[in-house]
Amino acid sequence: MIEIERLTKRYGATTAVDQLTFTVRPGTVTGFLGPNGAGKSTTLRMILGLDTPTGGSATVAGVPFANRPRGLRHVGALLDAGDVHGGRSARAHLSALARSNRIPLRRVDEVLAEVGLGKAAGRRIGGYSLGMKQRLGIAGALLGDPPVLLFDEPLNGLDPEGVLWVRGLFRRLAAEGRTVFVSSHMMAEMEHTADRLVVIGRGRLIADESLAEFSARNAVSSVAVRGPELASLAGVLRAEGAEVRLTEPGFGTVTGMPAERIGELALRHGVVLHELAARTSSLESAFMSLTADSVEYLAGEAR
Ligand SMILES: Nc1ncnc2c1ncn2[C@@H]1O[C@H](COP(=O)(O)OP(=O)(O)OP(=O)(O)O)[C@@H](O)[C@H]1O
Repeated sequence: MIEIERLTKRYGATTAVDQLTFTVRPGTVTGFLGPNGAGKSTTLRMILGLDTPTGGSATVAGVPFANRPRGLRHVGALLDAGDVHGGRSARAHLSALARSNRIPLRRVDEVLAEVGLGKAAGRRIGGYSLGMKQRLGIAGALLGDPPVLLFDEPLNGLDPEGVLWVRGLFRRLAAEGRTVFVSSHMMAEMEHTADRLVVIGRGRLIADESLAEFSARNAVSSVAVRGPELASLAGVLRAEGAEVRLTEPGFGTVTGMPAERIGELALRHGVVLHELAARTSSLESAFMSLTADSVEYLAGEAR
């Protein structure tokens, strides 16, 4: 279990992480979401003892991670897949990690096979694609068979097959009772990867709940209607409590009433409809509007 308690990190005038409090539990995949610059990497670095908090605490199984000798047996992490010695082979890289953490060397070939790098194990990492480097980073995280795993943007650079593989791997690790904490700046990635979400913006907590709770609270349902007589239909629907927006001639959006009811009312009042389509806003757009205030750089806008 990872416990974050009023965790704060300031760099000069910038508050990268601001009084964050949340818990990451075992047995689930927890997504750590926020726009660029929200403070995700800084939080992960503090969990790993690579950055010192300005205030508050981050503990793993009740202990600050920095106090643990042979850390890879307790927490496995992929922070920056590019941060490896390009001149070494994957096998040499993992063997060095295994030796310094007193992990049996047979684990090296086990994890290389597990991430699909068995055949490339002897090649220089410098010649690896970004996706292969991600796989190697994941192998490093798995090396010590740890109960807690942290991944910073692990889906970057992976092809669709790689993304599916990572999702399956995370599910399996969680099903084995491990704590799996995965950062991303894209809801679309986490929607199919995580069971729970911790959402932050400008270093502050915005949401901490299951994916189902997040979508129930944030996904807005509406019905698109198209037809030549929408103005008269709008009056009928509004009288029944719906909200209607006529966006352009012949097009409208209705909220607060299901498509079935709209169809029935249109029939009863003899209104011709050319289209009636239920729509659920994507979780991505819910995430974007939730974090809009905390986006550091908005294209085309001076802030
Ligand atoms: N070493 C540092 N010195 C100064 N400012 C820093 C440092 N590290 C991070 N920051 C600032 O802290 C804030 C949070 O950065 P962080 O990298 O943790 O965000 P992030 O959510 O991981 O973003 P991204 O998705 O872009 O990696 C940003 O404003 C960043 O510029």
